[in-house]
Amino acid sequence: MKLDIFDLPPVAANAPDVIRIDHLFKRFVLRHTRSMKEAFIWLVKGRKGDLSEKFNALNDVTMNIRQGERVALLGYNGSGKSTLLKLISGVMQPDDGSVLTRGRIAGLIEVGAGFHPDLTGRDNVFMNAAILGMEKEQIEAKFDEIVAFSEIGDFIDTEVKFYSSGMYLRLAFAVAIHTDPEIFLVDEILAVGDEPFQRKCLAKIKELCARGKTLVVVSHDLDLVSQICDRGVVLERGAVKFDGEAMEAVDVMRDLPFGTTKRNRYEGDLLAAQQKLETMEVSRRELMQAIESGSTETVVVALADIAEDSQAEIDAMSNEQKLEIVNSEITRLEKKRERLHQLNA
Ligand SMILES: Nc1ncnc2c1ncn2[C@@H]1O[C@H](COP(=O)(O)OP(=O)(O)OP(=O)(O)O)[C@@H](O)[C@H]1O
Repeated sequence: MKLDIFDLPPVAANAPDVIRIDHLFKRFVLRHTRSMKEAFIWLVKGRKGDLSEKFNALNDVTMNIRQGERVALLGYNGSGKSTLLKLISGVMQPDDGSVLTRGRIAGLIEVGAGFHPDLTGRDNVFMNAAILGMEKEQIEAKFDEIVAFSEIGDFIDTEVKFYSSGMYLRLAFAVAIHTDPEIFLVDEILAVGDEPFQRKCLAKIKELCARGKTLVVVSHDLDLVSQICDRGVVLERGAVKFDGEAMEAVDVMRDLPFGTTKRNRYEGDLLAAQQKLETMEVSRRELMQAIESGSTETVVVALADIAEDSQAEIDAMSNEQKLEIVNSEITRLEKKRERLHQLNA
C-alpha cells in the first residue's frame, strides 16, 4: 500500500520530547602537526598550548525533537549531519553540551557498526539485536522475519567478513527495523542495497512512522525528504541555519523562495487527483453505457476499470472482501437494469 506524508499521522499536540539537544559542541582535530619551525618554537616555549589545530564539527546546536516527528538533517558535505546523528545515537560523545534521549534507539549510522566480522550473520543478528535492547526470546521470535527481510538466504550462516557491502547493509537494516525502535536514525536511506530493496526499506520506514515512531534521517535526496519528513534542519558548518517545515528546509537547500517545494508538491497532488477524477468520470460514463446496453459482461468490464482506478484500496482488501463487493455491485446493477427495462417497456 502506498503511504504518503498526507497519510502519516500528525505529531500529537502534547507529544513529549524524545530527544533534547542542548548547546552541543563536537571538536575534531584538523591537523596534528605544524611545520618543523612551529614545532621547534612550541618545544622551546615549554610545550605550551596545543600543537594540533581543532575545529568545531558541531558548533552550539540546540533543538528538541518530539515523539512522532520525522526530522531530516540537511546540509552540504561536511556540515556535521552524520556527527549529529552519531551523538544522538550515543556512539560518539560530545565535547560540550548534552544529548538526552528517551526510548529504544536503533538505526543505520555506520556501515557494519555493531557487526563482528568473524561471526556468522546468524550470530551477529543475535548480538546486534541484543545490543539494541532485545531479549533472546524476542530475537528468536523475529529471527526468521529478519532473515527473510534481508534476503540473505543461506548466507546467514556465513561469516559476515565474506558479505558484500550490500549484504552487510541489508542485514543491518533488517535487524535495526525489527527491534521496534521508538527512535529510528538513518544515515542516507538510499545507501541501502539495490533499488527494489530500497523501496522495501522505505515502505518499512513509512510503516514505522505511521505507528507514531520518531525518525531522524540524513539525506541528500531532497525529494525523498519532502515525501516522508515533516521537519527539516539545515546545518551549515556545524550550526543550525534553518529549522522548520521540511519543504521549506528543502527550499533553503535549493536556494529557492520559501514555499516553492510545497506549492509544487500540492500542484502535483492536485494534478494527480484531477487526472484520477477524469479517468473515473470516463469509467463511470462507460459503466452507464454498459448498463443501458443491458450486457452484464460489459458492466463487469466497466467495473473492473473502476476497480483499477482504486487499485490502492483494492490491494488492501482480502479476496473474499473483493468478491463480496463485486457480487453486491453486480446485484445492484442487475436490479438497476431491470428497472431501466421496466421503464422502457
Ligand atoms: N572522526 C573524525 N575525525 C576528524 N574529523 C571528522 C571526524 N568525523 C567527522 N569529521 C569532520 O567533521 C566534519 C563534519 O563531518 P560529518 O560527517 O558530520 O558531515 P556530514 O554533514 O555528514 O557530511 P556528508 O554529507 O559528506 O556525509 C567534516 O569536516 C569531517 O571531515
